[in-house]
Amino acid sequence: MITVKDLSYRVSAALNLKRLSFDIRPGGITAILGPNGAGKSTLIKLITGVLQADDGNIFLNHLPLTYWRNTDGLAQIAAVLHQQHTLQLPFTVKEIVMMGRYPHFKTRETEKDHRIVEEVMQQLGVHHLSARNVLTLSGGEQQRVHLARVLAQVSGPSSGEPKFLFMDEPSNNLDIVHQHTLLHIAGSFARKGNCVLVVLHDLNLALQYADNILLLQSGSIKASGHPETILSDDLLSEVYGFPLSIIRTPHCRHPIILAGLNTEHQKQLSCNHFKNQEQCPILS
Ligand SMILES: Nc1ncnc2c1ncn2[C@@H]1O[C@H](COP(=O)(O)OP(=O)(O)OP(=O)(O)O)[C@@H](O)[C@H]1O
Repeated sequence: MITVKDLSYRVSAALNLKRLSFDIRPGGITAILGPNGAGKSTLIKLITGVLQADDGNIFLNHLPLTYWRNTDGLAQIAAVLHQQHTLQLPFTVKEIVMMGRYPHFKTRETEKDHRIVEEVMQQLGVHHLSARNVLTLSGGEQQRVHLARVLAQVSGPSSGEPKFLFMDEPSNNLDIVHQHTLLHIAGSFARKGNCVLVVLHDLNLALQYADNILLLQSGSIKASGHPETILSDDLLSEVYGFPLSIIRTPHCRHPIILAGLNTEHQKQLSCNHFKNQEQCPILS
């Protein structure tokens, strides 16, 4: 459980995060959405203790972040994937993924650590690269290695308390298959009773996988809740400053967001497969 109460942080003269309050319950994926510069990464950095708030409180599993800062325990239950990977040294893929296990052993990795590392490398499709120098990998392959590292960190038996996975634009550089694989893995992790907080730019991925949305605009929460309940054409178009339309088709369990076209035209496009357009549920 993550509880944020009246969180304030002055980023610059141009941007303040002002008295943000919200809860993130375990069991689902919460996606932070919003345009460039809205404050999404800043919010993740505040919740993970990289930045210190000017005011307000953050609680992880009902304990204040200041408590967690003074213990070694946080790294055993929380992992963070930042937007940029600062580690630019010629480690092998397996060595990088094993770094996720460092908080869990004292001097030497155990059989369990090796097993977890092997498992997550399989899940993220980087097992065949395990002996490769990470700096020789493509952008998407490197991203998958770092995703495997953070998953390795939060894998393993649970104490019963929720664990936390924070990811800032994890789908960067990933092809479409790996984007969906990643969010599928994140969803499974969340459904085991854990919290996943993820910054996403792809609104369609958010609609498909997020159980909860925090929509940020200029440092404020413009809307929060279940995506299908809170998102509308008008809200998205206003927040992003671009015409965006939410389209529902009978072929898809979740709505689809289309950008830049006239709304009526977009609806028409999605109904074209009906011989008799009056049958189209969108136009009716
Ligand atoms: N240390 C800093 N000094 C000055 N401005 C900053 C600093 N850190 C962030 N900013 C500014 O604050 C704003 C919010 O940054 P942040 O990285 O949180 O945005 P974001 O919503 O994650 O954006 P993006 O979608 O582009 O990743 C940006 O305009 C950024 O330039």
